[in-house]
Amino acid sequence: MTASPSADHSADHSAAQPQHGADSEVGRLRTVMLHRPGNELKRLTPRNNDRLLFDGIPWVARAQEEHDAFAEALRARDVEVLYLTELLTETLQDQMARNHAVTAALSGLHLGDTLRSYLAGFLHDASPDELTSYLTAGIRNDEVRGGHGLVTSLLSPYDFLVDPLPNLLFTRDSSVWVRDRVAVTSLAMPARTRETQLTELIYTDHPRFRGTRKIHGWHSEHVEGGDVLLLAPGVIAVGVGERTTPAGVERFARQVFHAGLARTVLAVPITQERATMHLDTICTLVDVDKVVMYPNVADSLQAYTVTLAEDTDDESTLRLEVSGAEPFLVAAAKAMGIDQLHHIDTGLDPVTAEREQWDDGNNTLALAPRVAVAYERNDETNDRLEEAGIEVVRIAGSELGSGRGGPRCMSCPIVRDPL
Ligand SMILES: NC(=[NH2+])NCCC[C@H](N)C(=O)O
Repeated sequence: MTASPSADHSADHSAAQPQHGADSEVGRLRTVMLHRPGNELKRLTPRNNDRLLFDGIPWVARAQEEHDAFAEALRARDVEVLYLTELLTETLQDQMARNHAVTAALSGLHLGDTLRSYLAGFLHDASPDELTSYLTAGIRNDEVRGGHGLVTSLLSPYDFLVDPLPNLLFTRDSSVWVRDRVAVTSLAMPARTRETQLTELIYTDHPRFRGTRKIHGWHSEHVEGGDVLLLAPGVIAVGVGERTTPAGVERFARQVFHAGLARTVLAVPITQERATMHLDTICTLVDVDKVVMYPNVADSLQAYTVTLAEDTDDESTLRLEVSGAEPFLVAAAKAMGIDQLHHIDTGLDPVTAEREQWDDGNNTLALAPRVAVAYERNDETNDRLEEAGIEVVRIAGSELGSGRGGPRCMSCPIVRDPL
């Protein structure tokens, strides 16, 4: 079954914004959403960094410099850079959006009625700018002046009433555009679940995105953007491991088939561990038919090919066809309709490969076919990419990398030229 726009079953066509969207990993990048690291990173301590998914305590000022240089490198190539917090502040000008934001942020069961109602008043009185900062950097118990009662007394002064979101830096994970739709994802780790409240709000209420049709959503089975690779128009690979669940990829496949956004989804099992938390930590596209891949898994990575066997009106009753597992590169080439998906052999010995994978050497952001942003520290991987004819835009990431994410993780493409 071939995907076609006519398979689109959603109601509202009038307000769609066809200028937003992406159908590949490598079409010329026009607009991207980033998050400049801010005060949320200052919340990290040796006691909470594991829970908050950072492997160290970043030097925040330096992380900001590195991030500014990243944004500048993109702008220098005519990429429009949008900042998540600016979009959020603009969104929060709207009263309904503010109400949603406040209610969602205070929905946790750790607050209790007294504190919740105090914080609701406090957040409602905040300016859009201040509210953005509370929603991203969180609120600690010792920072509230009112609402004192049983809960505030029993919590430690350093407990968070609203958790900080240090992983907002990785805008890749909390939303992903598939053609002209945006999938608000469903994040698996408790430290990150609130991020999608913010992306959902932006895509629903920001004037620039109003009318954008959405798929998936934070209430659905877990799928994270770092696991989603748009291999070619109509062909999507989804990693299944520590974050995206088997049920998550099934839900995602149903939705993209139902909306006519893809004809093939490859479900790619990846090792469930920190170093490979997303598919894009081991494999990214640098050209229409070339990937850079962690050599230690290149030969063993498998994929299940999922297609639509029978269409129905109801997404949940579509019949899916699932092939047996095949080598990933073989299944991908078949689905993409090309002879071979070339794997740039970085030729690294297993130990160097492991070191550079940990530092996100395989996590490149393509700006166009054969042009990719990469962390400068991964010299050996970058040299091999250049030998293979890829222009590598090197950026510093000594501090940015402490959260385990590279250029691809730190960017959410909103507009790419169609391939
Ligand atoms: N797309 C990615 N690889 N994102 C990296 C996310 C890193 C983040 N600290 C986490 O553990 O969730």
